[in-house]
Amino acid sequence: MRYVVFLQRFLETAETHFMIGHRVNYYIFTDRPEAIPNITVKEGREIIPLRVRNYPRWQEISMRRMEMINHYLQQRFIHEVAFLVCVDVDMRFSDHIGVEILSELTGTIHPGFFAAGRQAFTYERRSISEAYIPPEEGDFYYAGGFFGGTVPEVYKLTKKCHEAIMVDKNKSVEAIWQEESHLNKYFVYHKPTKILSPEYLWFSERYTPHFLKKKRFIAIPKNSYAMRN
Ligand SMILES: CC(=O)N[C@H]1[C@@H](OP(=O)(O)OP(=O)(O)OC[C@H]2O[C@@H](n3ccc(=O)[nH]c3=O)[C@H](O)[C@@H]2O)O[C@H](CO)[C@H](O)[C@@H]1O
Ligand SMILES: [Mn+2]
Repeated sequence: MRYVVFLQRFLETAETHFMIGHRVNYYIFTDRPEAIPNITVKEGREIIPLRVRNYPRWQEISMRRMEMINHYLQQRFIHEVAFLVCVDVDMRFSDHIGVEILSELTGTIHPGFFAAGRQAFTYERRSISEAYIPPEEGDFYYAGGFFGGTVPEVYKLTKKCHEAIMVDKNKSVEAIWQEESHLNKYFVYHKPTKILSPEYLWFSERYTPHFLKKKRFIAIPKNSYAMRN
């Protein structure tokens, strides 16, 4: 509900950096379509509000995105687009992001784990959860905030993740990093055909390691407690 405050900057910077020269539909899941800022977008681009229900906990809102995406895939995305790019809204674009990211199935390395070894990945380690990944498996730790692919591939991904989340829910289990944990599980057994570097999802304005030449999409610092409660 409160996250509508991020939309203006998200959309304005996307109009400067995201898929310039291509057709883009911005599908915005919100319980407050009337609060979406009125922004003029370039030709061939469109802002499309999609009403969803609210949930009391931020964790559930974040996780339910798998269900929302899957639902609207069948309802309309399948008729309207070839590729989907699914991202967090508390972000801004700050350098070129174009068709180089498109692939059957695209994942993004989480900026906190690009240099980490497998044992440090924060995969779900409790075997009671559907998101469980055994210690000797997994290639990368992927971010929940940036994935995509063709319509059929994202359909399969979101269906599988949502079903796994519901199985957990029936056991009163919630994976350690919500749908990010389920996404990581999915990618162990359905390898992405393209993996984006942390240039495509960075977490800090200030910190720039020497090897990072560009920051294309950056998280906005937020007071998590105030935003989420
Ligand atoms: C950059 C990145 O990889 N972020 C992931 C990270 O958390 P973050 O700390 O980035 O999570 P977050 O607070 O941004 O929530 C994820 C997203 O859910 C949406 N939202 C959330 C709460 C709300 O009240 N309203 C709303 O619209 C919104 O699009 C938001 O960007 O871990 C989460 C699960 O724990 C998700 O996997 C996020 O994708
Ligand atoms: Mn976020």
